[in-house]
Order: sequence, then structure tokens, then C-alpha cells
Amino acid sequence: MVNLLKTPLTYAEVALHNTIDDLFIVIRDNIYDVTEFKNEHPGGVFRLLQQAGQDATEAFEWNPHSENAREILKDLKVGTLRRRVG
Ligand code: HEM
Repeated sequence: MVNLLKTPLTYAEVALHNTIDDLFIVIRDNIYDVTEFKNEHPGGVFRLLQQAGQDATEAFEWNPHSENAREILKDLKVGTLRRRVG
């Protein structure tokens, strides 16, 4: 599921995906759709919901995640973040 989004999204656009049925998070400028994964997350649904539509980089690193978790991330990636320049 890599780069389903044809163009990079701004934070404002990512922020629209902030519900339990449509849940994106950002980790290091990559956008992940965790809508399905949230129920399988060993750290619980709530922790992902708390980061809904936002930058979850710090939260993700706060709990040192395994290589396996990083592999899962690859599958969840749907696009990249477009940062405003200037
Ligand atoms: C898409 C993003 C994420 C993925 C793919 C993911 C995946 C995983 C996986 C596979 C584990 C099991 C342990 C391991 O393999 O490291 C885990 C545990 C955990 N995750 Fe995440 N995680 C994500 C985001 C987050 C976020 C944003 C938080 C927020 C704090 C978080 C908090 C935790 C915690 C606290 C545990 C430990 C649960 C326990 O052992 O009781 N995770 N996560």
C-alpha cells in the first residue's frame, strides 16, 4: 500500500483524517493509514486515536518500537507530507 496518494498532502489535509473510521498519522514526514491497523496495535487503539491526523513521530519514538513495528509501518504508508516552503 505504498503511495496511494498521488500528490503529497499538507498537514491541513492530513488533519481531515482524524476519526476512528478514517485515521491517518504522520511519522517522519510519511503518512500512514492506521484505520484497519488500530485494532491490532499492541499499544492499543487509544494511543493511535490520540495522534489522529497529527504528527505521531515523538509518540512513536517515546515507546521504543521493534524492527517488526517498523516493517508494519512500511505496509501502512499511503503517502508523504508536503511541507510549506518559505
Ligand atoms: C502506525 C504506527 C504504529 C505501529 C505500526 C505500531 C506498532 C506496534 C507494535 C508492533 C507493537 C508491539 C511491540 C513492538 O513490536 O515494538 C507496539 C507496541 C506499543 N506501541 Fe505502537 N505502533 C504505532 C504507533 C504507536 C504510537 C503513536 C504510540 C503512542 C504512544 C504507540 C505506543 C505503543 C506502546 C505503549 C506499545 C507497548 C504496548 C505494550 O507492550 O503494552 N505506538 N506498537
